[in-house]
Amino acid sequence: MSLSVLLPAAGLGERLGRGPKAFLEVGGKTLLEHALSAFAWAGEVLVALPPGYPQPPRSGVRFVAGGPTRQQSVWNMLREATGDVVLVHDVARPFVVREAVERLLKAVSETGAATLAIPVPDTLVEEQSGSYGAVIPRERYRLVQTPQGFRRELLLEAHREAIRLGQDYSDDAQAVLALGYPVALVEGDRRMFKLTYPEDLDLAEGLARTWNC
Ligand SMILES: Nc1ccn([C@@H]2O[C@H](COP(=O)(O)OP(=O)(O)OP(=O)(O)O)[C@@H](O)[C@H]2O)c(=O)n1
Ligand SMILES: C[C@](O)(CO)[C@H](O)COP(=O)(O)O
Repeated sequence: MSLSVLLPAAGLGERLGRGPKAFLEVGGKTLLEHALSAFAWAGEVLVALPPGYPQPPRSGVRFVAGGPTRQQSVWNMLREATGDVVLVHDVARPFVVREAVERLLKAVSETGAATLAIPVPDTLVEEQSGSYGAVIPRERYRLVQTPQGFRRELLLEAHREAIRLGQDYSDDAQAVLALGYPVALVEGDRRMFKLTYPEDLDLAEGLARTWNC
């Protein structure tokens, strides 16, 4: 089973406010470098970058232009991918636990579609006009992470259908689910969090000091 790893890295990092996160340094390496190191073992790696940004020369890595949305960036890479299976991983998640990726790959080999996800660790409440609203039964909910993995033909069909319907999903699993195809949930890892807000930088710098996965 051949594998392509797709690394969407073309976001502009507006919520964090320090420019494209792919080029942000944590622990002395850019988030892009963290991702390329984490998947250095993979046969084929594609990266979607914001247009006009430097493409660090790296053997075995192909760079494509990102799009205006994450889904479009993934589509731009997916069309170039050749693997039987594709893993899609946010470069905004620099810490990749190999055991979690192996769990995901096993699930993809068995089901054709899977994503990492973690339980909700806090009380989950609906916000109502700035006040504490209904409590959501968190036991039934998960926080979705990446990588997500799919048979390439399935993800191609899902993206084509999303384009046809004019749908823009925040992750690839939703596009596959929209085809009526189930997506397995696989135990992720809280350390694989997505840098999204400024305070996430402190968390990432702290984790980087002891990171050896
Ligand atoms: N047009 C886009 C938007 C996002 N991404 C990538 O998708 C992942 C998750 O997106 P997010 O965390 O939202 O990154 P940004 O879009 O940069 O963040 P923001 O929404 O705060 O601008 C990131 O690795 C980001 O680089 C992408 O490749 N192309
Ligand atoms: C793909 C993702 O990381 C799964 O949780 C998430 O949907 C990305 O959302 P963002 O708003 O593009 O960061």
